[in-house]
Amino acid sequence: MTDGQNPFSRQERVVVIGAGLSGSLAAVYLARHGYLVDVYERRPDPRTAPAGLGGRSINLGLSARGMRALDEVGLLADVLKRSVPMRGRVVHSPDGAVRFQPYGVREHEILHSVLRDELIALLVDAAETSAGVRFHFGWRLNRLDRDTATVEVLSEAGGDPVEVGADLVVGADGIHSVVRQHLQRGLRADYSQEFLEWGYKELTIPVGDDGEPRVRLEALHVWPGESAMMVAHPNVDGSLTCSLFMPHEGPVSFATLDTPEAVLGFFRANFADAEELMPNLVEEIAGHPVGHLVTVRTAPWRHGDRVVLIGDAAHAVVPFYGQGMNSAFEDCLVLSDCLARHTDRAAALAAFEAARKPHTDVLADLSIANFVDLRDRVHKPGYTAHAVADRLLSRLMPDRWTPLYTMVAHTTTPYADALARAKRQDRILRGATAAAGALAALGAVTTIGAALRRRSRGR
Ligand SMILES: Cc1cc2nc3c(=O)[nH]c(=O)nc-3n(C[C@H](O)[C@H](O)[C@H](O)COP(=O)(O)OP(=O)(O)OC[C@H]3O[C@@H](n4cnc5c(N)ncnc54)[C@H](O)[C@@H]3O)c2cc1C
Ligand SMILES: NC(=O)C1=CN([C@@H]2O[C@H](COP(=O)(O)OP(=O)(O)OC[C@H]3O[C@@H](n4cnc5c(N)ncnc54)[C@H](OP(=O)(O)O)[C@@H]3O)[C@@H](O)[C@H]2O)C=CC1
Ligand SMILES: Nc1ccccc1C(=O)C[C@H](N)C(=O)O
Repeated sequence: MTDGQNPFSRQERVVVIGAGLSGSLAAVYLARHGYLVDVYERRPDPRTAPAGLGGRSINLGLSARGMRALDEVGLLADVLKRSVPMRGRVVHSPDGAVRFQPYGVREHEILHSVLRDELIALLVDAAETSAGVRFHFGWRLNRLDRDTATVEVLSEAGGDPVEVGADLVVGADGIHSVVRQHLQRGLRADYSQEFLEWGYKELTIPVGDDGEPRVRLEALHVWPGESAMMVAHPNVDGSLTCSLFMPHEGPVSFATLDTPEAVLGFFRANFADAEELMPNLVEEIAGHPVGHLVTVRTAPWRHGDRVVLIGDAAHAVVPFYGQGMNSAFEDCLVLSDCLARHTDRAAALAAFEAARKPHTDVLADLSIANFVDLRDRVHKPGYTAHAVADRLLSRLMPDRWTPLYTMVAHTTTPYADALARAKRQDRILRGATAAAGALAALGAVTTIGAALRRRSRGR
């Protein structure tokens, strides 16, 4: 954006809480609006801290929405250089069959696997080289005065709290957002937090002894299953990071994987071909934490012209559609557009929430639905037949037919609009299937009738 277009060249100050995925990218966007930006992050600097801090959600699938938001600020090419393309899913069925399901019908309709820490480091670097952006690592938000946009931050190294005044506070502090708590305290705010009964643990498929990947690299591997499922994202070094999903408690659960025999027995029974790919399985199951899977729906996301929430702080979704980060990046782009369109910042923040919330609520539902699909359906004939019909129609009528997965992952069609269109398409497909069935039945009745007539004539 040029200074001529910039409605905020008054050097107003923004405090961003959280230098995760959304906070770091938001800093890049806000600097372009001429704001002075201070980002407070409770964790150490990702560029110097050991990789994988926190031990969870190591790599992520980047798709169209995230790519567009990165491209807008010139960062996409750098990110793609550090990613592995995922052209489809490789489904490892319980019966031993391994099948490839492409993610789209066009060359660009793919996902890109990228390491979370590397991506954040790249974004922090990019933000820091923007004029007016400073990062403060090892500082956590303690309190927020939402009316004055004053924050109180505490150093993780100890010492007294420090007060920092701003014109705007952006809450990019993730699923357990402290900004959100202070923003909504005492208001008639809506808040719901839904935990899945399943959790997840991250495991690895290391590079083979010959230095080559142990499985096809350019894909997301999925081991479906009703009592447990696993996915694996590829890494640039040829290894893959697996997320094992299963119930926290119960007869088949993380609670029962408590001896090496139990772990190996469980893998042999559920993911027969995975055991040999995972030489560190037993140690990793014992040593890695179990993460929770949560959906957060909430409102409001903003307070006057002073505070706004973005990313998981505003709308956390379970990871099964691979859209949490992508929608968080899309937030940065839409917020930036709203700030450019409205000189009154309160109106800009209201427009941002109105533009996003109906769609991220739908994303929450879509993400749970994709959990059920990946767990129970992707390896079954009904699902594959529907996917093949969907792709075929999309090839035949590219302007009039777009599969739901394509709209969600490979376009920036707002999530609720994508779902509404997919429902219309599904009605047509079901109608056509019923008509084809009726025609086939009519044909069968005619054939049977003719046969019966021939038989009664003694032929
Ligand atoms: C297993 C798994 C797989 C996933 N896969 C995908 C995927 O393939 N594609 C996809 O798009 N999304 C995926 N996601 C979702 C994605 O990780 C999140 O949506 C994304 O991290 C949200 O970004 P954020 O910036 O809003 O929050 P975060 O990335 O969580 O960042 C929040 C930051 O705020 C900091 N913070 C928190 N509290 C404070 C405080 N009080 N003071 C200062 N700093 C604070 C935190 O330390 C953190 O750095 C996945 C998630 C999981 C769990
Ligand atoms: N939607 C989903 O299902 C999930 C999404 N994610 C996303 O990925 C991001 C990164 O994941 P990860 O690094 O594992 O971070 P997490 O958010 O899972 O955990 C990091 C820290 O959050 C704090 N925390 C955990 N549970 C609670 C709670 N119930 N209430 C308050 N604070 C809590 C703890 O901090 P302390 O040590 O200070 O207590 C913990 O160390 C998350 O922030 C989230 O945005 C992650 C997991 C699931
Ligand atoms: N990121 C994830 C994390 C965990 C489980 C699935 C994913 C996916 O992205 C699945 C992908 N969208 C798929 O439909 O094949």
